[in-house]
Amino acid sequence: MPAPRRERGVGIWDPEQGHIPAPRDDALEAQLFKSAHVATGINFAKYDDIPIEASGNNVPKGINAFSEAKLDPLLIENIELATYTTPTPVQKYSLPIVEAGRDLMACAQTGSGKTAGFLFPILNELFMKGPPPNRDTRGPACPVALILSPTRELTSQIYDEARRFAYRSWVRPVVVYGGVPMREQMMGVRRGVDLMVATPGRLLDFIERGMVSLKHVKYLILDEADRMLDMGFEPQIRRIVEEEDCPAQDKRVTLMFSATFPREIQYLARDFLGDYIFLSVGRVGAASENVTQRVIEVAEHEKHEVLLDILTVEPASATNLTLIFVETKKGADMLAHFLYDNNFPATAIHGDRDQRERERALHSFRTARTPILVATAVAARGLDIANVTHVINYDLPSDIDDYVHRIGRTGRAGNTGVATAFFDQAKNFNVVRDLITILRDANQEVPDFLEQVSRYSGGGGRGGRGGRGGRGGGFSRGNTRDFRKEKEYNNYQPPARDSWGGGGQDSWGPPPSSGQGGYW
Ligand SMILES: Nc1ncnc2c1ncn2[C@@H]1O[C@H](COP(=O)(O)OP(=O)(O)OP(=O)(O)O)[C@@H](O)[C@H]1O
Repeated sequence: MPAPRRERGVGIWDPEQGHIPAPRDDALEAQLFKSAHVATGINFAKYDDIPIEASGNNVPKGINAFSEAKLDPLLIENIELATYTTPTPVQKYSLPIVEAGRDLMACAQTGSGKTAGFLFPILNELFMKGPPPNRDTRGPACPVALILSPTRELTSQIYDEARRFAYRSWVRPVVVYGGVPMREQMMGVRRGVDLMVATPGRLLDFIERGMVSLKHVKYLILDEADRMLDMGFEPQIRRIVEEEDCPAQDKRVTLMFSATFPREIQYLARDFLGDYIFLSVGRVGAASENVTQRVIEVAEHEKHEVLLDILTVEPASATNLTLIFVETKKGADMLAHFLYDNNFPATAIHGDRDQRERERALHSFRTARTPILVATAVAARGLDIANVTHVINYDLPSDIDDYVHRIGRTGRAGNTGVATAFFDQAKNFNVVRDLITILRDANQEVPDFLEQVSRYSGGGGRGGRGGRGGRGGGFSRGNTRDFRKEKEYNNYQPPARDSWGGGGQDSWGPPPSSGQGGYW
């Protein structure tokens, strides 16, 4: 029997015996699973009422319980350690879809378990099938699974999840993202990579230095795919997928995940995915019903005062973290100082703070040392922080998808939350129609003043303006539909690359086409 790898919690794959898990390690287990985000169960059952559309050829049947999937015993143990008892809707389908070797485009609400939705099936396949037999342990690291994600924080969060569920297995997850020196990440990469979680720019750095090769990638996952396009990552993603040594589309399984899917992402899917299955859970781009949405009319000059009132009546605490979104980096710092001066412990996170400061701010918020976090849109997507019970849109975003992602930082995994939006007529009339649609779709109350603004503004919505910064229109909100069914699908010509930006920063830089340029 080969000597087990010495690294704690990492098992081995033996060509004859198969998977040999590492022994349990109490200290490591406590560290990996301590942050288990336990669903209260209040609204978890509600997920069962959400309409699911799975379209495409020969869609595999969804499962209802983890026990119905053919799961590796080690994965089952790790799922139990994470205290997950029931698969979320997206997991119910992603497991059998990946098992059948099919490509998938999945759109499911914020906080509904999309990360495990792709991690479970790929880890399961890897646990059961082992590494590619011809893999050379010398030379560049050759991941078998590659997960691309837009921001550093999201990337490291996915990595943490991967470490949890890969615990004791032969699969070694490694994370690389920009904004920090490469040295430490290089050491991790040199020790070998089976599953790589990366932001696109930093991954290309590693490929260019000859330290990573994609030739053995069997599973390619694009998380928050639409956001990656918004951030101008399309050229990098195309280079990674089409121009480096990544296996061709029919030699790999490709999965795309997001809570919102604008039209152009579905065209990108046409290039990257084979005969894929389109899975939508709930309405595409809709907000979670687990979040109670309140919209109040507040003019710019009243915002400070109203905010203090709200925080006094509904104070933030260790079990009630409050996340406040503002538009600009400067605004974030100013508001955090203002709150601090008024005895509300707050910190700020935005793209001008260096990576260490951002990590410190997030840590301070997560651990409730400062139970209020003021953030720009950088914190809008994917971040999964337990106990965020209130999201305040101090400044409303101009893109309604951003609103959906922002409020999705609460009401996660079947828990409930509240989202308060300050609606400033002078500035926000352009989102009024989309906002009303989002409220109605999630069965929320639509305040009278909003209806009135909508009647008088005569616009302010995707329908009226073509959506997403004029990039060719958003996905038809409210329809759970596979875009391949639309007539224009076959005739579509994507806009010229330049008009999509193409900056591709490995950071939280401005989304070139979001209309908020220079602010983040
Ligand atoms: N089957 C499950 N049972 C209980 N909790 C779960 C289950 N699946 C995921 N979770 C938990 O739900 C939370 C949200 O999951 P996740 O971050 O994957 O959501 P998401 O759909 O990716 O959200 P977003 O769109 O905001 O990125 C996490 O804390 C995760 O641990």
